[in-house]
Amino acid sequence: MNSGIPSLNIPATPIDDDRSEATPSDGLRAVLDNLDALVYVSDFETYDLLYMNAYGRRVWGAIQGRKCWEVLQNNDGPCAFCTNHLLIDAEGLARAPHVWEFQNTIDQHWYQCRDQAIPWTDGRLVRLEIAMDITDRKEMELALKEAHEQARAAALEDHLTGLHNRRAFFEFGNQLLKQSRRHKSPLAIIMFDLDHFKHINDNHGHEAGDEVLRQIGKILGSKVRESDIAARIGGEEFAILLSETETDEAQEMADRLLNLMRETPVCFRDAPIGSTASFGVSSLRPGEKSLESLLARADEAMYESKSSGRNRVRVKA
Ligand SMILES: Nc1nc2c(ncn2[C@@H]2O[C@H](COP(=O)(O)OP(=O)(O)OP(=O)(O)O)[C@@H](O)[C@H]2O)c(=O)[nH]1
Repeated sequence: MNSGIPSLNIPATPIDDDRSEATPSDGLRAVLDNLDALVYVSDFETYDLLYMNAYGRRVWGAIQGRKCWEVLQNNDGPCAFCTNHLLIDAEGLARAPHVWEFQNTIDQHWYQCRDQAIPWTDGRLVRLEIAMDITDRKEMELALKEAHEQARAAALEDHLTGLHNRRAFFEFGNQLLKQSRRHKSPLAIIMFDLDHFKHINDNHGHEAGDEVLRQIGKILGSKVRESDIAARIGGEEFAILLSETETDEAQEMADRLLNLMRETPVCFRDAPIGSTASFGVSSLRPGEKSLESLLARADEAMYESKSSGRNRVRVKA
C-alpha cells in the first residue's frame, strides 16, 4: 500500500530482522503522526506544501493545494524570514541543517526549527522542517531575562528618590563622558548638597528628611532631559551631568533649581519644611578623561558655596 508518505531518507526495509505486521509506510505514518513535533515538507520553488504530519494538520489545518507561507503564517507571500536560501549551496547541493528559534504568528508558540534540504521521492531537493514547541522553556527564559533586567535596574536606582544611585552615576556618566570626548561636544556638571539637612532631621524627624529628599528627586526628574544623568550620589548630595551643555547654561540651570527648591517647601504632616542647597558647577576641560576629576572640581565649587554662606551657586570652570 502506498501511504503517500515519502521515505524521508529512512531505509524502506527494516534494518534488523523484526518482521512486524505493518508495512514500512504504515509504520512511518504511525511514527510521524504520533510525533510531538511538526514535520512538513515544501517545494523550494513553488512553496507548495508536499507533506505535513498530524501534529501540523491539527494546529495549522489542511495542506492540499496550499503554500507553506499561507498555512503556517497566514501570509500573502513567502516569509521575510524564510530560511530556504540557507539550506542549499551555490552548486544546488544540500547544506548542513539550519537550527533556529522562532515564534509562530498563528498560534504564538515558540518553536525550535530544524530545517534541511532532502531529496524527495522524485529526486528533487525539497525543504524539510521539524519544529518542536519550546514555548515553556522560552517563556521561562524571557521571564528570567526580565527578572535580570529588573534586578539590574534596581541595583542602579536610588530607592528613596527614584533617581540614579552613585554606581549608576559613574557607570552612565563615564559613557556620557566618552561620547562627549568622541564628538568634541561640551559636558557640564552640577553638584549640590542640602544645607543644614541635619537640622531638618533633628527638628522634623527622619521621615520628614526623607520626604524632602523625595521632593528633590521629583524636581530633578522633571527638569533634566533624557540625555542627562541625575543621581543621588550621597546622603543629601546630588549630581547632574548635562550633555551638550556649556558652563554658563549649567550655571543658569543650577540657579533655576535653587529657586525652585526655595519656592517649593515640602509639606510634611501639615508643616511646611523649607530647604536650600549649596551648588557647584563645572565642565569638562579639553583633554580631560576622568569623571572623578570633573566631579572633584564641582565638589570644590560646592564647598566654596558652603563656606561663603550656603544657599548659592559657585562655578569652577
Ligand atoms: N532623612 C534622611 N537623612 C539623611 C539621609 N542620608 C543622610 N542623611 C542625614 O543628612 C545629614 C547630613 O548632615 P551633615 O553632613 O552634618 O550636613 P548638613 O547638616 O546638611 O550641613 P551642611 O552640609 O554643612 O550644610 C545627617 O544628619 C544624615 O543623617 C537619608 O537618606 N535620609
